[in-house]
Amino acid sequence: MKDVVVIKCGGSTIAELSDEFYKSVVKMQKDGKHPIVVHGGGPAINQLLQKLDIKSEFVDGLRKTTEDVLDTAEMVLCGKVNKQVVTSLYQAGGQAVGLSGCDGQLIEVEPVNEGMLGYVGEPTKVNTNLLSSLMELDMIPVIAPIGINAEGTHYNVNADSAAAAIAKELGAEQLVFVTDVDGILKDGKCLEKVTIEEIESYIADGTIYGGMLPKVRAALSTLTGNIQSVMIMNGKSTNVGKDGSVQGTTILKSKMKLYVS
Ligand SMILES: Nc1ncnc2c1ncn2[C@@H]1O[C@H](COP(=O)(O)OP(=O)(O)O)[C@@H](O)[C@H]1O
Ligand SMILES: CC(=O)N[C@@H](CCC(=O)OP(=O)(O)O)C(=O)O
Repeated sequence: MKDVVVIKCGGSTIAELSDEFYKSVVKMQKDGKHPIVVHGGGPAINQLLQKLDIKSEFVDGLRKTTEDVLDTAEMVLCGKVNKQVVTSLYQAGGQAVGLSGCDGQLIEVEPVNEGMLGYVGEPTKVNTNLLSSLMELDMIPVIAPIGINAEGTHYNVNADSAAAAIAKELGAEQLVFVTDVDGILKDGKCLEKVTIEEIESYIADGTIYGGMLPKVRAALSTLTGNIQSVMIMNGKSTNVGKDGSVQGTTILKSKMKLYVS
């Protein structure tokens, strides 16, 4: 779908996103784009897990999810963070509707590796009709990354992969990851543009690790469709999208695109 911009707001930065940030999302819609916000909430989940004395650990940026961890993640993501984002967009002058991937089978999933990660799901199908209908009503969909399988079991989904699946299935124009760093850093400097090939070498040599791994893997998985480039930017920027003032890392399909885009 033309003009769709999927904006993934990382849990690392969500509490610090400014009014200007939300206003820029609403402005984007008033300028004729269709923004969709997918949010994370890793640090908020950690806080509640700690309070409840429930242990959890990450493997390659994915949280091992037992039943207790799933319940906690779902409470935080769907009950708290999702409604905060909806309210912030409303206060910025927009109309937003909060959903999880379980509502209307928005994000159908299959387990990534049940033995190793428990209830962690990978999106297999997205209810694009539901999103299109909301966007036709000028609503901004705000999506929490909890998925559902054919039997109705809920799964914890990494928010980066949820955003990528939505962007890919809708044929979005742009996918933007908003996080707590300026972009992909190498030797302390933010890389302005990187190609798929370069990313693979940065994963192999350890330049890219931890929470950046699901982000770049999600980015790479989308670069097969409509999307020509994916952006990673800092939540401290007050603008999202292709605006020239936005700083960050742009991930491009290949070196060729450096010269034609
Ligand atoms: N090469 C890299 N450049 C920038 N950040 C990186 C890199 N490799 C790993 N990271 C880590 O990835 C983090 C962002 O991922 P994450 O904490 O999951 O954020 P979010 O909640 O926004 O998804 C950064 O804060 C940083 O610690
Ligand atoms: C499976 C998995 O790792 N799920 C994530 C979901 C939230 C998320 O992705 O939040 P961030 O944007 O802050 O990373 C988690 O439990 O933390």
